[in-house]
Amino acid sequence: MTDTHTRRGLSIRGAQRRYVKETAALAGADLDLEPGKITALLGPSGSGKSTLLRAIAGLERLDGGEIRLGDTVWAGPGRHLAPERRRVGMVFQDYALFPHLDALANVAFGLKGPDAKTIAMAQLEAAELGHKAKAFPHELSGGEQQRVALARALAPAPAIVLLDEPFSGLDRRLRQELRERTVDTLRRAGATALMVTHDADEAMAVADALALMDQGRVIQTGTPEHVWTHPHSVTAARLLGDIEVIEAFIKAGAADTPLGPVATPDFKNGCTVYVLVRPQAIRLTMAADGPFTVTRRRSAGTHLAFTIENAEGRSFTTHTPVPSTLAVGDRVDVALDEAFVTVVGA
Ligand SMILES: Nc1ncnc2c1ncn2[C@@H]1O[C@H](COP(=O)(O)OP(=O)(O)OP(=O)(O)O)[C@@H](O)[C@H]1O
Repeated sequence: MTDTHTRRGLSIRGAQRRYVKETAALAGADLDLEPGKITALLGPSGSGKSTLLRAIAGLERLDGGEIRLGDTVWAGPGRHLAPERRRVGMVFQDYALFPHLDALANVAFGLKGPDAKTIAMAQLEAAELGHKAKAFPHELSGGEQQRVALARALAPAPAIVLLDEPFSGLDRRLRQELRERTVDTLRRAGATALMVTHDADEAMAVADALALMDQGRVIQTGTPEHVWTHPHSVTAARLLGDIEVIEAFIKAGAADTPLGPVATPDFKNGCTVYVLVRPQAIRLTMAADGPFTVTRRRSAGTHLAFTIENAEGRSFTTHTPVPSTLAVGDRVDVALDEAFVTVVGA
């Protein structure tokens, strides 16, 4: 299938969409999808993720901006390419299978020509569902329905595959299994994919690239590692998991924080900044005269979560690898691993 995929990237510039006058669902969104890569789109509820997917698919008209695949303009001033001409495969949250068609007919639905059934069967077999070809959606489990939906999306060798929360509604174990299987299928197909998720861990686990969305704009893109360790803003940092936000004043080239000074070469003395500290950044060592006291110790599977508090009542949560001998009441010193610390303008 890889050969038939269009190896061109999708480019979105300044996409705007306003359903009602007062608020823009898309307020000038920019995004590039690299060919053959999986991009996860993460953002709070109402930030415009589904609208962006629908605009790419052509189900929503843009009020401004442009969407193009390579040199072909899909949407732009005076142009709106019909959805069926965009070669987009979609997998929705509810799978949207046709209830009156069996699995094979569902996968063959968008295919034309004499080979339709053969291609559809090959997709079903790739999904290890060849034996369920004659089953109707109500005879399939949730996970199987999702796999049929993915097979249907991939069957016409689409230029772009869009997945809107494809694993919600499944339990944790199945979700993880299906996630791995989906990523594997997309990679084998060489698909260029954009996957909406609410789940930061899921986004980081599946994606080659992350796109963070807020208030109708893409606020940051990059590899999961880079975005996680170098968020551009407090909003971006919070979208990817727990973070301490410390407002701090810069003096002598460093932000003065309760966890110690943090070098700030990009900011001038006298500025106020936000120092963003992941819980993994805070290293604890037992010290009888240390400035913090452990007030809580909680096991979180792969790590221990300690809450520490100083004399001013300022508390922080840390993630410490297991095992640790620290206990509630112990006095500790802190050091910061700057790999997990970012400074952004306030
Ligand atoms: N058909 C519609 N008519 C009016 N407003 C809409 C319509 N669809 C979406 N909106 C509004 O547009 C904004 C963006 O919605 P969208 O569904 O794109 O967000 P989302 O990021 O996908 O949210 P969620 O994560 O909750 O699915 C929201 O404020 C929403 O209320």
